[in-house]
Amino acid sequence: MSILLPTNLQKCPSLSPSPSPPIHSPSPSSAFSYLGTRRRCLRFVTSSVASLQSSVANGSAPAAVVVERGQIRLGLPSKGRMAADAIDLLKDCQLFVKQVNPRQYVAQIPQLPNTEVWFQRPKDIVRKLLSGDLDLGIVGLDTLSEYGQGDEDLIIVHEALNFGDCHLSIAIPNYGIFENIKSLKELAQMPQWSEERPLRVATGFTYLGPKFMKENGIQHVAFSTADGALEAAPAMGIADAILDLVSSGTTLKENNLKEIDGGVVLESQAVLVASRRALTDRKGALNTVHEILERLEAHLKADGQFTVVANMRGNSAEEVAERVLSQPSLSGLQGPTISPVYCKQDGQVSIDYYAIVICVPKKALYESVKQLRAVGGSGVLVSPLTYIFDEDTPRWGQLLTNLKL
Ligand SMILES: Nc1ncnc2c1ncn2[C@@H]1O[C@H](COP(=O)(O)OP(=O)(O)OP(=O)(O)O)[C@@H](O)[C@H]1O
Ligand SMILES: O=P(O)(O)OC[C@H]1O[C@H](OP(=O)(O)OP(=O)(O)O)[C@H](O)[C@@H]1O
Ligand SMILES: [Mg+2]
Repeated sequence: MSILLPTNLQKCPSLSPSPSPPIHSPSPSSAFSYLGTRRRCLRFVTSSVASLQSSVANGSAPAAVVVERGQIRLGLPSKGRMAADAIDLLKDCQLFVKQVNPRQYVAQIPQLPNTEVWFQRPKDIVRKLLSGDLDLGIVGLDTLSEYGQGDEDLIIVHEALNFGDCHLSIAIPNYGIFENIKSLKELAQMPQWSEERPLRVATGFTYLGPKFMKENGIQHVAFSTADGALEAAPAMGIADAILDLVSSGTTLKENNLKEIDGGVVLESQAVLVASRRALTDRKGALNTVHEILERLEAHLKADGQFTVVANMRGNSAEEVAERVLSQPSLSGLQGPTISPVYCKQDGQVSIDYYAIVICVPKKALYESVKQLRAVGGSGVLVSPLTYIFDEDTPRWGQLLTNLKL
C-alpha cells in the first residue's frame, strides 16, 4: 500500500532536520499575540524535532502546553456547509454569536462572557484543538477523524448535533470492468490489482482511507489526493475508485459512480469536540462545556418531540391514566400528566373530562394521535417543544468519567 502525497508536502522544508529553535517562555497576553512567532516558539517547548516532523507529515499540529489566557476559545466553521448550521444551532440554544461582519474571525457570545468564538476552516479547528490554540470546536466527525487521527487529547462531548449528515464512502464506476462489482470484497478480489498495478483510489482522506483498507485486509491499493471534484477522477483515468463524502448521492449519480456494500468508512454528522488538556487544565473550560452541553441536550432532545394535549372523558385521573398507558406510544417522557378539566353546568362545578399532556417523538406523532383517539381522546392539540431539561445531562456524566473526574 502506498500513499502518493502532494508534492508540496513531500518537499516540505519542515521535514528535514533543523537546529533546535530558541525556547521562549509563554506569557499571558491577548489572543492575537499567539498568532505569530511566539506560538511557534512555544510549541517547541514540548515538541522534539522528531515529533514535529511526524506531526507535519500527518497534517496535525504538535502538542503544546496549556498557555494561560482569560478566555475559553470555541472554534466554529468559518465557511462551507457547516458554518450557518453551527451558528443556528447555538442560536436555538439561546447562545447568540455576535459577529459584526462575516469577514471578522472572532466573535462573542454574550451569554457566555468567558468564551470567545474563533471562525476557522473545519480542518484547522481540529489542528488548533491539538495545538492548544482552541479549547472547543464544532466540526464534522469526518474532519475530526481525519485530522485528529484518534489523538487522545480530543474528546467528543456531543456526538450528534443533528446537522452535517453525510457518510464517507468508496465509490466505483457503474460501467466497464466494475459493472458487476457490488461489494468491497468483490472489488478487492478483482484480478486486475497487483503490486505493480494497484487499485488506485482518489481521496482527500489520506489518513482514513489507507487505515480502512488496511483494516479490511486490502493489499494492492494506491492513494492519490486532490482537494475537490474527485468524482471526475475515474472518468479522467486518474483513479479506479474514489473515497469521498456522500450525502444526497447526486454527485456520484451524475458522474456514473456507485457505492458498494461494505464500502462505508464512516457515518458523519456535526459533533462538539473538546481538548482534554483544556478541560482539565484551563480554568473555566469545564464550566463552559457544561453549560453548552446542557443547552445542547435540552434543545436537541426537545427538537425530536412534540407536546400533545388532548381531552378525555373519564371518572377519575387514575382511570384515564390506565386507558392512556394501555397504548404503547402514549407514555410520554416519564408518564402522562393528567389534570381535571372543571366545567360549570347548572351552577354546579363538575369534572367530566381530563386533560392529558404527553411528549411524543415527532416520528410517532400520527401513531400517537390514532392511539389517543382509540382510547377516547378528543380535541388533540400538537405544539413544538423548545427545551427538555432533564434532571441531569447524561453526556456530562460520561465526560466526567472520561476525564477521570
Ligand atoms: N455532501 C457533503 N459533502 C461534503 N461535506 C459534507 C456534505 N454533507 C455534509 N458535509 C459536512 O460538511 C463538512 C464541511 O464541508 P465543506 O465542503 O463545506 O468544507 P470543507 O470541505 O472542509 O472545506 P473546503 O471544501 O472549502 O476545503 C464536511 O466535513 C462534512 O462533515
Ligand atoms: O452526495 P452529494 O449531496 O452529491 O454531495 C457529495 C459531494 O459534496 C461534496 O463536494 P463539495 O460540494 O464540497 O465540492 P468539492 O468536491 O469541490 O469539495 C463532496 O466532496 C461530494 O463531491
Ligand atoms: Mg468540500
